[in-house]
Amino acid sequence: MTDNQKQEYAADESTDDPTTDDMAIRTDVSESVSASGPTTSGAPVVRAENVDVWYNDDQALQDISLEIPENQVTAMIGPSGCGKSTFLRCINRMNDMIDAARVEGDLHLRGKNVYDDDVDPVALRRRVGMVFQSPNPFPKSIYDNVAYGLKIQNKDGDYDEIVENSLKRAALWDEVKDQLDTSGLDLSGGQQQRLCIARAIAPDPEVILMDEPASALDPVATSKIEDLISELAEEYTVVIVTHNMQQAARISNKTAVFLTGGELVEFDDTEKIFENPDSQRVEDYITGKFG
Ligand SMILES: Nc1ncnc2c1ncn2[C@@H]1O[C@H](COP(=O)(O)OP(=O)(O)OP(=O)(O)O)[C@@H](O)[C@H]1O
Repeated sequence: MTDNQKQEYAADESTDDPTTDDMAIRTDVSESVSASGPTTSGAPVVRAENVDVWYNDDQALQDISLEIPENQVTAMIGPSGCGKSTFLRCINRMNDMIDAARVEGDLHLRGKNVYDDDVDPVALRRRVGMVFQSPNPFPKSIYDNVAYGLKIQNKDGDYDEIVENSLKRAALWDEVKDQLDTSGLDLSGGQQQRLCIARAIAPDPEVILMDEPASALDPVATSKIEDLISELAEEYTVVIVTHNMQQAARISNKTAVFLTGGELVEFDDTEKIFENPDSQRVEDYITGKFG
């Protein structure tokens, strides 16, 4: 199993025994969703307030505050090592799995701080799905890859229908509908990544995090993933880390520019960032003067 597959398995492994009383006092973030009422499109779904992250004594993110709007694509760009992936992993608490990592500050999902003691990270990750850089299907059939999250959650429902709908939403159904029993590993790289997207959306998350989802793909497969991301934003809030500035400009509504040292230098509408940024450092970065 690759590191990515292990990460995905580990992220889903429940730390709770649902039969214990302890479960009763744990808060599924979804409960706070309904408690906070419906949100309108464009309202912030994720709100970071003064987030700092350290790996041992090295600070990777400094005082990050930003609001990620609903049903839009928000891109995180910046040079290598500036903390983009670290920030993404704050949102679904994947940094919890890195021993050296320490997160301070508040990270709200629809008004609930995901770092509160009563939040179960496994429940959180059902609300906040993730797609990694390299496609990482499990060594299972296409069907079982998509149904995986439903099965481990013992979710009720018509699995056949959910698998079909998820594959349709991931723009893969037509290519695989006659081979659902074959291994996900037999698909092309681009198909594998769309399978991973189908797996991420099957449990019906609210937010989908994507860490350079097209960087391992050829231009045709990349273009399909980009079209898909724009479509997904009609139903989900998408946050994408990308090294590719043209990609950020093409598909995102909002762009956050991180620079070396883990500083969020500018966060604004994508058009503004690329056409008329406030900061000279951002201008220099997007015009290729460094990075
Ligand atoms: N597991 C880890 N342990 C220790 N340090 C880490 C770990 N992960 C990241 N870092 C450090 O934190 C900083 C930010 O890394 P991160 O991967 O978040 O940046 P990034 O902007 O996503 O980089 P890239 O674009 O190269 O993927 C870097 O200095 C990196 O070396």
